[in-house]
Amino acid sequence: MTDLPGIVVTGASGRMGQMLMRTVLESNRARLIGAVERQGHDWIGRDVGEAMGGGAVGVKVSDDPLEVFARAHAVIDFTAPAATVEFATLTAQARAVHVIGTTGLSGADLAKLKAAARHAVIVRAGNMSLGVNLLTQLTKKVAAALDEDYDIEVIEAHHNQKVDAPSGTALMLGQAAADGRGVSLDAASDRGRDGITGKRERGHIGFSAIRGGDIVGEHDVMFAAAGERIILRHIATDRAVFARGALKAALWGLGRKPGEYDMLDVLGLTEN
Ligand SMILES: NC(=O)C1=CN([C@@H]2O[C@H](COP(=O)(O)OP(=O)(O)OC[C@H]3O[C@@H](n4cnc5c(N)ncnc54)[C@H](OP(=O)(O)O)[C@@H]3O)[C@@H](O)[C@H]2O)C=CC1
Ligand SMILES: O=C(O)C1=N[C@H](C(=O)O)C[C@H](O)C1
Repeated sequence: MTDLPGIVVTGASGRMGQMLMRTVLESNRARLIGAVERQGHDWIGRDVGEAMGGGAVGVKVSDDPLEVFARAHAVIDFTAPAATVEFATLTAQARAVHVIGTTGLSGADLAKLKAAARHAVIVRAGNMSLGVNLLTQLTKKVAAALDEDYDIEVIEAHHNQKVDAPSGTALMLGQAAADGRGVSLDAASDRGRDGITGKRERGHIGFSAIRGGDIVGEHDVMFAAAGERIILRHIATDRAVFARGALKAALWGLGRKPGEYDMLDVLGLTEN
């Protein structure tokens, strides 16, 4: 058991942090060796199993990421942009694999991750589920097959605690549609319509976000033309799909060359 890869989970008390720790604890392919929360959090120093309301598992929550990362093979990080950028530097110093699920990262944040990936393996995706990653490939194919008579709209729905929009998944799907069409997403994207917006521009890729209740994550890519609509849809009903993907990514990353990877690499869905 002790020679299994050691995994650290950051943002331990979060919705995904708890799901990730349970997934690692239940796995026979990895072991949980650490959990990180920010300084002053009331979980610091507590056993993670007890903090989650169960029995002790022998892993205490720490507020010292550098010390914990130094003992890890991989760090799984679903937190917030500022934390993820800081953890990328520390993970690279520790030469551990950094699996990043955090969304809402800015261009400047992404540049810092790129710098960290010169020394470490980073696997990052706005959605770690098999289903969504497959959907990006389908979206790209459908977008490539249709012309601009088909208006592309990405519609996402999430729980009322989500802080970023559009979701990371919506942006992945929008990027896939733009790639399929051979256009720049930055130039084509249409976000946040409100008021007298004018008519929809031909060729634009629109984004809409719904927030409510406990919705785990739902994404539609709509191709709307005169007389018909095609809708590609993914519905996540359990955060376990993201956690399973993240653990798979952590194990896949072990022994890889430093660089930035995504779930298409992990799942073998990249095109030749
Ligand atoms: N890629 C994927 O497949 C998925 C990605 N996500 C993304 O994962 C992220 C987390 O989601 P979720 O678990 O729902 O969010 P939560 O708010 O439930 O959890 C976030 C955790 O990160 C911690 N955190 C936030 N900022 C910092 C900081 N600066 N330093 C240290 N810790 C920090 C929070 O601590 P505190 O409470 O003290 O702020 C909390 O424990 C989001 O970006 C979300 O979009 C979610 C699901 C799937
Ligand atoms: O915040 C969430 O909950 C989710 N975030 C990711 C995103 O931004 O797409 C993935 C999933 O949809 C859940």
